Amino acid sequence: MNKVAVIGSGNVGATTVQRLAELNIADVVMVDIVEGLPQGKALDILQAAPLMGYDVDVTGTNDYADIAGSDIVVVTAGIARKPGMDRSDLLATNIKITQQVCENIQKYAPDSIIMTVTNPLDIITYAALRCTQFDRNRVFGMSGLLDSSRFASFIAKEMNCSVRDINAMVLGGHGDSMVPLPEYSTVSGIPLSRLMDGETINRIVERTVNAGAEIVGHLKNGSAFYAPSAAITIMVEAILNDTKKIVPASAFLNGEYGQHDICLGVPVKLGRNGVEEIIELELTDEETSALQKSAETVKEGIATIRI
Ligand SMILES: NC(=O)c1ccc[n+]([C@@H]2O[C@H](COP(=O)([O-])OP(=O)(O)OC[C@H]3O[C@@H](n4cnc5c(N)ncnc54)[C@H](O)[C@@H]3O)[C@@H](O)[C@H]2O)c1
Ligand SMILES: O=C(O)C[C@H](O)C(=O)O
Repeated sequence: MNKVAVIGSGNVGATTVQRLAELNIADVVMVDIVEGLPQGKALDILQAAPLMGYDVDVTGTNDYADIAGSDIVVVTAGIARKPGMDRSDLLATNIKITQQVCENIQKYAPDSIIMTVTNPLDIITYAALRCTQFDRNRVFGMSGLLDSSRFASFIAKEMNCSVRDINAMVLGGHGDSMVPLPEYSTVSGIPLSRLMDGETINRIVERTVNAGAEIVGHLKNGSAFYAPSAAITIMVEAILNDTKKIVPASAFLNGEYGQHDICLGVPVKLGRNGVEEIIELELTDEETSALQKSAETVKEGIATIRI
């Protein structure tokens, strides 16, 4: 049986565990530093198994030794932002947590694939890579798939059409500088630019960039977790089932897109070995300069961390 460890049993972590259990593809262990929290939530999810029809094992623990043998470790441990905060405001706290988490992954699950979720996503992914010294195919971050799903959901609302017909693509850092790509976003294969005017596209792009903050503004005391956990689950499934699915994710770049020594959102092919390929898209000058700007913002953050 496959095994997935989810670090952090807060909103994103616990919802991810529920979604993974319902997918019935791996035993899941949930880890948190708060005593009783992962144990209680895991038991609750396990007791839904007879109703929902899954028969994987779901456990909760405060002991990192229990992640041993995990194929994938999903890292959601860390604080979430509140209204008025940027994701980058979380860096000082979350970098320390990430370091502790990564030391434990290195110790107990040295052969695993790490999917980071904790914000600020691209800097945390870079830190996880440096801290574990794993090969770059085994450490990447979830963000672009979430941002693309948001973009797709807004396109569907605007067009009054099925979300199933939409393929949307968002690259760059998971922050205000993210780069939604209308030219690579289609409805039944038709580029967005043939279906709506520039003003409408700009409005949807703007809403996509601010989608995380829009939810934080409503919730007041935390950030999104239903769509994030859905994106994590799709990516875990792609790896465990070796589907070679192409999704945007934060990957370490070694010359791709003209970028070096950075984790940034780009299209990747996911399979049993993690990031099996980075897909280089042909971009317009405008898109290239937006991606460059986004990379500079991420690099500024990376320059402030000590790992
Ligand atoms: N990448 C994305 O697209 C994306 C999407 C949503 C949320 N996030 C980020 O994910 C993180 C978690 O969000 P959330 O809503 O689940 O927060 P949350 O506060 O609900 O849960 C975080 C959990 O992490 C735990 N934790 C803290 N330190 C730990 C450690 N050393 N080991 C294990 N567990 C530890 C906390 O006890 C808490 O239960 C935040 O940083 C948030 O910004 C990222
Ligand atoms: O917005 C946040 O802080 C959480 C997450 O990055 C999101 O996009 O929902």
